[in-house]
Amino acid sequence: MAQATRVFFRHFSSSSSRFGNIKNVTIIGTGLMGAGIAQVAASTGHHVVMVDQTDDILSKSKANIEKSLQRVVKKKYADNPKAGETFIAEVMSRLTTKTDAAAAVKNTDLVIEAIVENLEVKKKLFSSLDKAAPKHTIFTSNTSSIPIKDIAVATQRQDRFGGLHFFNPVPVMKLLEVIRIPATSDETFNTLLAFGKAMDKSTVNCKDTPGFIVNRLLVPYMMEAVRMVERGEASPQDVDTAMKLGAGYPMGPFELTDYVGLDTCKFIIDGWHKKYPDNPLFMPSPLLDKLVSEGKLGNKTGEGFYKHKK
Ligand SMILES: CCCCCCCCCCCCC[C@H](O)CC(=O)SCCNC(=O)CCNC(=O)[C@H](O)C(C)(C)COP(=O)(O)OP(=O)(O)OC[C@H]1O[C@@H](n2cnc3c(N)ncnc32)[C@H](O)[C@@H]1OP(=O)(O)O
Ligand SMILES: NC(=O)c1ccc[n+]([C@@H]2O[C@H](COP(=O)([O-])OP(=O)(O)OC[C@H]3O[C@@H](n4cnc5c(N)ncnc54)[C@H](O)[C@@H]3O)[C@@H](O)[C@H]2O)c1
Repeated sequence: MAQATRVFFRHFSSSSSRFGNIKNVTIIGTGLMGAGIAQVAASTGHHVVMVDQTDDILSKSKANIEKSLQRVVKKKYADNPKAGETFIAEVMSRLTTKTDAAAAVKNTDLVIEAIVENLEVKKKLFSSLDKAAPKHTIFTSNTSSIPIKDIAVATQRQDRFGGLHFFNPVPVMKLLEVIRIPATSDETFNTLLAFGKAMDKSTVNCKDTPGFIVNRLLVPYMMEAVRMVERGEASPQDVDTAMKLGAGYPMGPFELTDYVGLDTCKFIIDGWHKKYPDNPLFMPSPLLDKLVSEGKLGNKTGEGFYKHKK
């Protein structure tokens, strides 16, 4: 067989995901991020299985996706509402739900994990998925702050492991950080970059360094904002106004913390403080801790630094 024919044959006779052609995606954890990722994956033609702990959570996540799609369609199909309705129906038909994660990954090319920001919980999940998923399946985490390699050690497929860090709200934010660990194969990394493009995101290549690119810069900025308030130097409202009107940010740091979720922010900062106890940038915030202990987790609970309509 001539060399060119051999290359062609190898390329097109392989299983679907081997050369960047991700078709079936399983998203585990369908809260704020998982639902957004599922929406965009299904909108870009992927078949998506959404996994969460209960059917009730999954129903709410699907309802949130439908609401978000209405917002997308309102603008995209302003001149043709009928086509917009068809688009929503098609996207929703590509979404299925399951509560059994091991069963959900049986026929998947890519797993994207978006569960709670806790290393032990993530490792336990991936360890069980590793036994259930086909050999070719690539595993990824959407973690904000946990080293990808610390999660990947729970599996026997570190060459098929990476990070896909999406931004909130996923349907609007254009960036996707694609993270590789030393063990990630070139083939896996290239497949993840191609998947990012297929999701219509702009990708940046990241090493497995704390906070990757965005959060390495964002977290110290946000922590200094809360310390200014704790020192009595400014109110949250004035800090937010200042950063929006003076620095051109779409949200101030306190609005953004409410939007991200105070529990997630606390997981991030506590994790980094534990790992780097001498770094003053990552010292816990008494004000953040107090609000979380009162159940004030931001937009999702109706109150955080601000009160919100639920
Ligand atoms: C201070 C305390 C410190 C505590 C400790 C901190 C620890 C560290 C925390 C770090 C957290 C990291 C988390 C994570 O890992 C990384 C992130 O994701 S960081 C978050 C990144 N996101 C942002 O920065 C968002 C900034 N905000 C915005 O861009 C905008 O405000 C907005 C959210 C897009 C909303 O825009 P607005 O103009 O305000 O409002 P609109 O309602 O008009 O929306 C504009 C436009 O967007 C469409 N849209 C909005 N949301 C959705 C959605 N969910 N689905 C679909 N479409 C949506 C909307 O329809 C509008 O569209 P248009 O009409 O313009 O076509
Ligand atoms: N909130 C953000 O702005 C943001 C942005 C980027 C990345 N992240 C990261 O994404 C991940 C999820 O964050 P989120 O804000 O979507 O959280 P969230 O609390 O909104 O959602 C988490 C979901 O995971 C589910 N879950 C928890 N354990 C599970 C398990 N073992 N199996 C199946 N489902 C499980 C929960 O029921 C919940 O629905 C975290 O790692 C976080 O750091 C968050």
